[in-house]
Amino acid sequence: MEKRKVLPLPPGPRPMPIIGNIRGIDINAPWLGYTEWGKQYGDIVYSHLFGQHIKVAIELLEKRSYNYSDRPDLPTNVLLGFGFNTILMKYGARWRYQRRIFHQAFRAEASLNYRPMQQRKAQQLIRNMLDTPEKFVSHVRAFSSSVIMSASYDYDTKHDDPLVALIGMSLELAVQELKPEIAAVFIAFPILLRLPAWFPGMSIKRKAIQSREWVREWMNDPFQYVLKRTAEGTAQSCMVSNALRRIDRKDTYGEITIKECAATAFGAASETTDSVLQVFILAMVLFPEIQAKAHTLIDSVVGASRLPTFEDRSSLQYIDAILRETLRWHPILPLSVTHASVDSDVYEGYYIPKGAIIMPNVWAMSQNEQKYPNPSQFSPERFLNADGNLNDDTVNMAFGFGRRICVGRHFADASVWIAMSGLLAMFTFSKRIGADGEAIEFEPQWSSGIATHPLPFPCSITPRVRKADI
Ligand code: HEM
Repeated sequence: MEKRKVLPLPPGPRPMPIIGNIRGIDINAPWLGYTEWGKQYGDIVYSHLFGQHIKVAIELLEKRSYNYSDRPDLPTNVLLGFGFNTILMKYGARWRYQRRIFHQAFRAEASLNYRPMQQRKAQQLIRNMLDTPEKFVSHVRAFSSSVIMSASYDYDTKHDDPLVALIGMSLELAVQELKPEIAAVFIAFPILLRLPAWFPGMSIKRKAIQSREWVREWMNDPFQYVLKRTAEGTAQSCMVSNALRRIDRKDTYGEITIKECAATAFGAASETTDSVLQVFILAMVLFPEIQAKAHTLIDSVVGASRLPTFEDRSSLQYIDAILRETLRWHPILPLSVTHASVDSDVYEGYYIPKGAIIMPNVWAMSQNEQKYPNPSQFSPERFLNADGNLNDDTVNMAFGFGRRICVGRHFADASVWIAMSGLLAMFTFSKRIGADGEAIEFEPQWSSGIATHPLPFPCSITPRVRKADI
């Protein structure tokens, strides 16, 4: 409080009574409004939202990570049954334990073990695309789910897997309801949490009953599958079986924590991987000249008789540049995941209150014209040096910051790369031709929520003349 007496809060828009700055913000794409504030007030913008402090800054998240690795209170999180989730968990011992289990399974070195599986799943994706290209959205989704189900539980998902469908429904609901703006209403007016589910305007409570039921099911069923296989002696290496092997058999807290991590992993991995690949396909349709370059490169390095493998990666740097540009061009988590300050702090002469919510505006960072000229253009060349090798910009911001940085990023990077390179080797993605013989023009539309992906768009996927053995 003493610091607060002499130091100003960072600059920002003037709040209205009670509702704060919510009026300036489009709830479906809040990052756009925050980006405008950034242009007006500078790199750090302080705003008020229903009594919640929102700050925009990344330096704090990286350099003072010890103080900025908490998460905001999200009463809607527990309400919807997601209190177990590593991503939204408050900084502390429970989070640290979960993070360690994740780290053991998905650190850079451990992630190499999943490569044969990722390669197999990418081949399956390509076979599915060859059979029914018009169902490309569901094939990409199936790929993204199946890699993480294998890595977490050694569970081979089936076509239209009911478990995956259940998790998908549950996460879709959560993504819609876990917006910080909705949570802010409940924080400002906690009395709302006590209203019954039938009360007008309390649809979130009705959805929460369903959500908790779904979460219980998808948390337990695949975990029981691993326990059963362990008892039978048929369990293969995966995050759950390996972690179970490391704990005492009577350690029920350890067992619950492993279960929570595996359940988190699906939610964290499937939607993100899927969305990145959807953005990639959209970009290939809209920027055919980039795709043509990738085709030429793959043909010259890999030839037409096989698919790219991880061993080819260093010779296919342009594909990596496409991957980075996909993460930059349209970040799937435009406001990343919010952090919170553990304690009050002073930054560049500004006072930052304890518990301030830090919302890193990844959208603004990725569309920064100084760093990325003509940002709406999809240009992988931004990530290449004059000699054609990759530069140092790894677009790390897409995976978050400091101690909360995405713990699955090495695994994610490999899943996305092997899928992208295989799809480019085998297919041409283009605008669909209409009845008049002309390409159907369209303006990309995006889903709203904390994570965003392209809404369905007309697309034609044609196999290239290749004899790859898949
Ligand atoms: C392209 C795909 C992915 C993207 C873009 C992505 C992005 C992110 C971002 C932005 C965060 C928040 C970081 C922060 O708070 O600063 C995060 C957290 C997390 N991600 Fe990912 N992620 C991806 C894939 C994965 C995968 C495959 C896994 C699991 C294998 C995973 C597991 C996690 C977990 C557990 C957290 C929470 C970390 C914590 O709060 O300590 N993610 N991810």
